[in-house]
Amino acid sequence: MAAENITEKIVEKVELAAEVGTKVANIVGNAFESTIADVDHSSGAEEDTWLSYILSFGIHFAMIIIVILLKWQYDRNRYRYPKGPRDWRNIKDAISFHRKKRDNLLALATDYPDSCTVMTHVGRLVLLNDPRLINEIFIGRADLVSNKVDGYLENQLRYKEGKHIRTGIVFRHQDHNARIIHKALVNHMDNDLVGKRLDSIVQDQIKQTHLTEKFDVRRTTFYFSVRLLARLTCSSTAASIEDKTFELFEQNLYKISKAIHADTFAKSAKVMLTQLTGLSETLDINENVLDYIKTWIRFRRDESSAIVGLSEEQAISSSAKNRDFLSSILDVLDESSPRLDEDDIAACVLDIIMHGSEMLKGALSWLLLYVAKYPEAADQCRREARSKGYSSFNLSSAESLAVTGAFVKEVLRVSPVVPIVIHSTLEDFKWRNFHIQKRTQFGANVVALHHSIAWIDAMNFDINRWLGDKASSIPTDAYSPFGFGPRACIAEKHLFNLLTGILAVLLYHNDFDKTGPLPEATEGTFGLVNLPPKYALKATHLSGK
Ligand code: HEM
Repeated sequence: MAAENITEKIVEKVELAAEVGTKVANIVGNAFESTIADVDHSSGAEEDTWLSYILSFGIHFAMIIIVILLKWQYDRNRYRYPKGPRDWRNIKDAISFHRKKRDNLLALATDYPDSCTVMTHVGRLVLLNDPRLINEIFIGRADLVSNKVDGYLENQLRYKEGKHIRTGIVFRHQDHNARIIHKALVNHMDNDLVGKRLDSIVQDQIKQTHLTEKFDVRRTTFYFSVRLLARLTCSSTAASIEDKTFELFEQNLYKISKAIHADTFAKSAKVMLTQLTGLSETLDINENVLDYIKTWIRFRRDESSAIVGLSEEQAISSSAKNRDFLSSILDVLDESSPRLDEDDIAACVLDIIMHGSEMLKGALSWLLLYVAKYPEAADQCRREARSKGYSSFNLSSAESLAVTGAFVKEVLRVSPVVPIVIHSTLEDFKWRNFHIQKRTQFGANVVALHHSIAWIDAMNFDINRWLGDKASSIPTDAYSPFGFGPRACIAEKHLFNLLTGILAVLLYHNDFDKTGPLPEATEGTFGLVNLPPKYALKATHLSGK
């Protein structure tokens, strides 16, 4: 209590100092302006005038610097963050935080078991290493700490405050529109896809994926995922999937995806430059991609108006056929406020396709890497799929594939696709002994949770920990591959079964072998998304028996 009073007093003093600083700056500035105005220009030499201007400019400049420093000092005293390597003294740690993120996330959790503050190239980050604190912030304070930090398309700065932000899964949850979209997407998954069209769409996509003698795993899983997500989001794309414009759309998404995952110094520097200038290399590509999506939306709207002219029966069957993520968004348009326009809808659609496909690609690339690294465990899964006759995808019966399910869970434990979930604060707020500034980033250290002491032999890849009696000792609060609280993944409930089913079908029909040395699980990009490095596998088609 006493300490708090002292701090309050210090804060008041510094506040006062900042105010005085500003006043002094104004008084001195005014005095100089009047001095210059008093000079008799007609009698003075020209150099005098120049000298006065330079002097005046210099003094104004110095005053601005003083005010900035005072403000800086004021903020430093006013806000309080958890301790951690966040000062200039720790600049080396700050730089290496991003480069060697996996090691650093684990080391920071050991050094600061609760939380710590780290400086990163995109600003200050309060890193939460304890599940209790993660829940406090991501669930308990989700009204204030919910702004998604997903600068991958780097153009959020350009959009108007209060509107749906147009790219990345970044819409603000406290924003009415973000809430209704989230709900509409979850309902659509539960009511229109699961147990209905989802099985045949996924199976169709698996069939269309040709696994050759030697295939690039990241590339193959990327195309599988983008096509699947495009069909789920806008069903009419199925007709255009072979066409040239769709090909260009996919290529553009591939370029953006590559830019997102570049994890170099140059990339970090570009991100900082973008924040200053608003210029970005992905912006034009993004513009093209959004234009393409807008043609789908217009097409869908034309279709809906055509339905008005149909008989009731025809209209019902036509609209049931078109149920997809796009229609679920169009259905809530009348509830939106401010009303979502065509650009907003296109951005939501892009969000779903890009995020869904990036995540699916990441998860499938890791799954296949572990299949090649742990052939015996993979064989167990294959035997299970074959003994249960799981030759084609079915979401609900994937539940019965216990061993394959355990394989999926263990891969996402040791190699979570989202290693650190980052949200930022919408307002200043007090939490525990800290006073946190608006726009501070909070990170839930998922990779540390998944390797915490709550797990037995956490560094070991062991699918058995999820099976039989051992399953009861799983620390469920230390496992979260799909996010936390109200902003968690909309597909969360179904993702384990989706991945289990896809893996089981792939293993049922194929044997996977390495074509050279396999990357280590600790390699790969480790930005917002954790992906294995580029690698290839050989697929051998197995007989149907
Ligand atoms: C293995 C696959 C996936 C993983 C690991 C994953 C992971 C996540 C995570 C961690 C979040 C929370 C992000 C944050 O709070 O900043 C999230 C949000 C989201 N996910 Fe996924 N996801 C996956 C697949 C999908 C798929 C297939 C879809 C679409 C069908 C999807 C749609 C969404 C949406 C719309 C959100 C934003 C929810 C909101 O902000 O209200 N995800 N996902």
